[in-house]
Amino acid sequence: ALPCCSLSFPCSCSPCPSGSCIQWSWALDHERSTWEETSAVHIQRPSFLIWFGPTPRLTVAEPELVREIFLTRAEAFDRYEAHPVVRQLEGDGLVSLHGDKWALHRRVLTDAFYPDNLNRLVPHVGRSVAALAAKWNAMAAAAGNGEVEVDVAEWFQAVTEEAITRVTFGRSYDDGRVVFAMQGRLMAYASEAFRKVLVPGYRFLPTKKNWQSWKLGREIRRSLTRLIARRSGMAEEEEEVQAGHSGGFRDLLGAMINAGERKTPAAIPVADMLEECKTFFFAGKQTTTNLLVWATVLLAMHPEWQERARSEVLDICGPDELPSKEHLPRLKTLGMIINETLRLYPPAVATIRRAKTDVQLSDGCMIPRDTELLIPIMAIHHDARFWGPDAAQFNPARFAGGTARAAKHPLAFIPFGLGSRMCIGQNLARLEAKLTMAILLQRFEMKASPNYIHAPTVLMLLYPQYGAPVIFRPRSAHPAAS
Ligand code: HEM
Repeated sequence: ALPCCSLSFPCSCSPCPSGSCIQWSWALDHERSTWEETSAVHIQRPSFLIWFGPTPRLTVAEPELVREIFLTRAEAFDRYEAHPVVRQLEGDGLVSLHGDKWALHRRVLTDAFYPDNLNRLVPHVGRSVAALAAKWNAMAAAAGNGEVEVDVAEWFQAVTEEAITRVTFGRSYDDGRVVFAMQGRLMAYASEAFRKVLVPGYRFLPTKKNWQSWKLGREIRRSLTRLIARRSGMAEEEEEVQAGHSGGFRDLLGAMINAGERKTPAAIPVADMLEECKTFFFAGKQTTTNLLVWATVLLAMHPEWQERARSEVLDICGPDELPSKEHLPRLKTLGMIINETLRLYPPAVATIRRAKTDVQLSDGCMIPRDTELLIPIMAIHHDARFWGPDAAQFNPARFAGGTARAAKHPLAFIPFGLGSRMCIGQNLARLEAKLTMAILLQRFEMKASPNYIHAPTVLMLLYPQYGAPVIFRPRSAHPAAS
């Protein structure tokens, strides 16, 4: 028998003592929420059905049990098997791999995510944010009132796509860009199929959209195969010269190509490299876009924190210099704001594990083999037992002493998961977020738009359902504004 509440969904108690079930079921009943109801999330029907399918699924909302599952009993649990439509979207890469194959890929790919390597991306990401800022500046100058309203949910896509393309393809950036542009179109088709998941077999029907997506899939495969063949065929010296051109950045494709001994068959076959590229595009682009979106919306809504963050940025980076890799670790207030954004609006609202065997948890609860455990990241992040009575409020100051001391339990903050399967891209996401926000704060004042409707929605990730319009006014002190 499974105990109620911390380990069951839906909870049969009313009201739910852990609060997590209330949150999730509440979300199903309401169309919109007000700004104050920050914990409200709308779960759309298809994702609801996928998540609560025939497999027994329990919700674990207790950090102590989460610690046990992620850290001390990690070997007894595995990442769950995603729905085939989700798999098609996310690729058959690191996120969905298991066992030895996962371990090999994780080992090979981890190197690219060390801070010393990622720091080489700072000038590239900085330039793409500055280009975006220049466009908004021009739009504001053209408008009569000197300000511009943009939907940041759309505009930030360019910044995150550029970053993930550089991380994946490095020196083959231009070819990679073409491949990822096709991947973006393919994902748009696939997410449409995801919405229609209720129609069984829909994705196999020869509809116009399906034909187009099959054709795109073939083109992506062809282009990537050509690109990999070209890179694999490069002499070692030639590779080094090329690496020098890209500032010595170690990219994911290069790491996979060089995983085996040179001149012997690669340890990672081409088909698997293709799947990894797909996975990184999926896992790295929209998650980070959503983080940028929520951080901007929150700063627009909280002018006092915006001002504090801006004065820190101006002190450390100056008014017009692009922030450097040395500046970023010193932007403490911005770091706190990013953590508080990840707490209130974690782009990945939950993660799932599947029990490989029957497992007895330390609180006496027996988890039968094949049970799926849903870790409701968002619900834990909003639980007043760990975060206090202001759990639903935006208060970056709670992170002043670091992430482990922000809540009453050190593991109540898990936006990137935990343990061996923790997000591999978290350093990259944090770097992009800090850099982007710092550049925007240098150049603009941000205001909430009257057109913004606060309606966080889950469609795999946590989105603003009606977009995220924000008003940007170029700062008169900034040279670009004149
Ligand atoms: C704000 C941005 C991001 C958030 C909130 C996020 C969140 C997560 C979460 C919750 C997990 C599951 C962890 C677990 O189950 O323990 C995960 C896994 C993963 N993430 Fe991220 N992620 C972000 C950005 C990125 C980026 C930029 C990349 C790639 C460049 C990336 C690649 C991955 C991969 C490959 C995995 C699977 C790791 C494995 O199973 O070994 N993520 N992420």
